[in-house]
Amino acid sequence: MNYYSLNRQSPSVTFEEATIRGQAPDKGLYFPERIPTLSHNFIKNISRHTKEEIGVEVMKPYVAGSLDDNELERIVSETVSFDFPLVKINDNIYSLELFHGPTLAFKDVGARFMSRCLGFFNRNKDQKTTVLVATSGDTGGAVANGFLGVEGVDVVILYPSGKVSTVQELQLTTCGQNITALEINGTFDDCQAMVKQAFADKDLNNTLILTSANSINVARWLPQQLYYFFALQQWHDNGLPVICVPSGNFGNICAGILAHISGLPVQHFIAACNANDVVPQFLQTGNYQPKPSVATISNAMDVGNPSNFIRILELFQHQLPQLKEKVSSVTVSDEETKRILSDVYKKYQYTLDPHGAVAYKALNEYLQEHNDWYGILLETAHPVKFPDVVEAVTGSPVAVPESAAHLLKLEKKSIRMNADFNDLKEWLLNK
Ligand SMILES: Cc1ncc(COP(=O)(O)O)c(C=O)c1O
Ligand SMILES: N[C@@H](CCOP(=O)(O)O)C(=O)O
Repeated sequence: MNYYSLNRQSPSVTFEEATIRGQAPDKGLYFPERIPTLSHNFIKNISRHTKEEIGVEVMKPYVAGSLDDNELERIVSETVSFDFPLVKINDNIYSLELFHGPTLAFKDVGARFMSRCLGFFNRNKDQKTTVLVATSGDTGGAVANGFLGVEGVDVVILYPSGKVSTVQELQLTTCGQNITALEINGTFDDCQAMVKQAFADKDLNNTLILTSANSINVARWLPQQLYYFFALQQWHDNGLPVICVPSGNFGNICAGILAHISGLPVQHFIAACNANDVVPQFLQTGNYQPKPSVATISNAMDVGNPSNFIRILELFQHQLPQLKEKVSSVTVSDEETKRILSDVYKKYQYTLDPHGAVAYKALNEYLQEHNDWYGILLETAHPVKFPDVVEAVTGSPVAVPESAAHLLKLEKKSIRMNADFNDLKEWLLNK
């Protein structure tokens, strides 16, 4: 499979090259030149397949020419080696729990897949690759964990100071070895802009091999399709599901839509946003207006200029009516998020995290207008990552999983930096 740049000013590349580059030289995002179709039989019999078989079947066309079957099988089985349960919350809403991986967030799937691909592609290279990543909370921890100790790769994580939770910060600042955390005096958008500028900088690219582990990188983005198929495996007799995805950078929902175009049966997608409402506004007005992000209690979605929305437009060939038929998007305030967290806990004894609560609110409202439909929300992070909000709202302590308990004893190590690209450049050139 080859990948073209959405800016259409750079040549098409293989999966391997797209993974190594992260972003095309013309600053466009890479996009698959063809969307594979899964067979009707495969979809119909999906519950008879293992997660590993599904992973290989879905990913095989995307990596063709870059990974052989054995390598892909190894990478997929290491990527999906934890549970993805679909849990019933009430009569018509189910939660696809994506927080059973090592860093308790959905990012583990993409980060583990990409780290193993890059490790494989780098196996005979003399020069190290530097992976740059911007995080508003969860990507950083997942990438740190996924890439820890990977030969030939240094990881540099930029995160907004004071705007991530304690567990998120410890996950990305305590690994050591080949992982460095830069604590930026600014927002997630500043971090993302600095990283994107680095990919376009000649001096840096003449000196270092740079790539991204954000969802702009196809090896991080594409495997995020897999858990949509794992949801289908566990979905019985309720008609086509409405799928609601808490959205910030829009990589997750974009992967779901890609899966749908390949054959995953879905009634409708909802992109649930917090106060950062660029996409809900766009779907209402047709005017795409990125704006500075605002801080909310669902911090990992505090994104003012979502990188992947351009890929969603491409999937619908930039046809707004078709897009609006399949995808809607709503904004949910912090007050509503807290109210839903509390209501769901009291009524159904289910503890949502703030991102899942944003999705619950959007899905519940949508289903009230379509009352014979059923829905799945993607529970994208474990509530223990946001104890301040969750415990204050529910009045109950969140049980701490072992992977978070040990973190709380570790000491954060970060390098403070202003949100200035020149500071980042100088640091990278001298590191
Ligand atoms: C917990 C959580 N929910 C939702 C999102 C938003 O996902 P995306 O950026 O793919 O839209 C993120 C961050 O990516 C996250 O960490
Ligand atoms: N919400 C993300 C922001 C970056 O998203 P990505 O999927 O593009 O890496 C985070 O948790 O860091």
